[in-house]
Amino acid sequence: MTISVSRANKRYGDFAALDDVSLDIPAGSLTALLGPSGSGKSTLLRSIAGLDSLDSGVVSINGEDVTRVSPQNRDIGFVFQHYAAFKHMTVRENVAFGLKIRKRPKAEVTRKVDELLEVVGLAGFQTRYPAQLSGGQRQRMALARALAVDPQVLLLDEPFGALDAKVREDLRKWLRRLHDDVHVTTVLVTHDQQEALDVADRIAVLNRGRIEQVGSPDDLYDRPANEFVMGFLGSVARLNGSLVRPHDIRVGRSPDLALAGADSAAAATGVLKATVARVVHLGFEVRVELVNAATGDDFHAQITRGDAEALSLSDGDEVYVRATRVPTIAG
Ligand SMILES: Nc1ncnc2c1ncn2[C@@H]1O[C@H](COP(=O)(O)OP(=O)(O)OP(=O)(O)O)[C@@H](O)[C@H]1O
Repeated sequence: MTISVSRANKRYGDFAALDDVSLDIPAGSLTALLGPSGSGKSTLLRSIAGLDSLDSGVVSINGEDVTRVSPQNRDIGFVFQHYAAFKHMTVRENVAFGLKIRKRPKAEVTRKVDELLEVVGLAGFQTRYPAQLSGGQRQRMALARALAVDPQVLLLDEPFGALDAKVREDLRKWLRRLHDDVHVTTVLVTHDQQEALDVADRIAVLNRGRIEQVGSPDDLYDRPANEFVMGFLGSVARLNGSLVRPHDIRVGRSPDLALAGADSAAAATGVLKATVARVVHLGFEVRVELVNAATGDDFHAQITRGDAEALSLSDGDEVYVRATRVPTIAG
């Protein structure tokens, strides 16, 4: 189901939480709303759900104007960061809840719940109570419950926000696979750029109640519309005025080495002198923390282990750096 938000405005006092936001979400996509805290992501999601009313603007689902339709009648599944499970019900009863209140036949409820518990990997947990589940299992139960009623649209507000990094990563992969199987149009709110890049096929970047850019992860990463998008999607260094990503910085022992294989990117930033502040081993890659000799600015380069070993860098060493690639900022 296509979701379309057109010229949405929402103010709290004189603060604009949504400032003339328009966004089209294609049917079957997994779209992330990405932005810093307070940028309006949740307000936009809640407006799509009908939980917040807009001051002006239109929300349509599959071409139908639902701006004044109640949340219950929008055919939407919703999962929040802190999911409120029914504590006195088992996993099975929690997942079956929406089907039961819709008075679906018992055989259908049994079949559907079995199927969903299998899909979310909780088949062996159906008689447990929510308190007997891990955080990740509880969020999967929440997703199963939201999916039970075959919603047209699935809205997820930081669904993995409260979980630790490893569990988040597992759940992300799992959500991606689930989405590939089920294809329900999904909108995910996150402030974590890695999560958005990992899981979504489209990302809308929000900032101060406005949409800065909408596109595929590659579009945003390689062709950011402006410096805000570029900086929000990963760390950046400013070399002679150009914004550069850490893994697009070459480090060398001499100006010539830094220049080897020169191209237009090198021309943009030139070769700069820097001092090594710290070398951090991150497994496959090495982060070289640097201080720009001319400006005193801190920045870092991300290089391979092989390159780091060849350079045998130590704290305090003087090196030369230049960009191997400078993204084109459209705006
Ligand atoms: N009920 C409210 N009353 C007043 N201000 C509100 C209300 N709800 C949201 N806001 C303000 O609107 C802005 C956008 O809030 P929103 O929750 O949409 O941001 P967000 O991008 O989801 O942020 P976060 O990642 O921190 O949840 C914030 O500055 C917030 O303080």
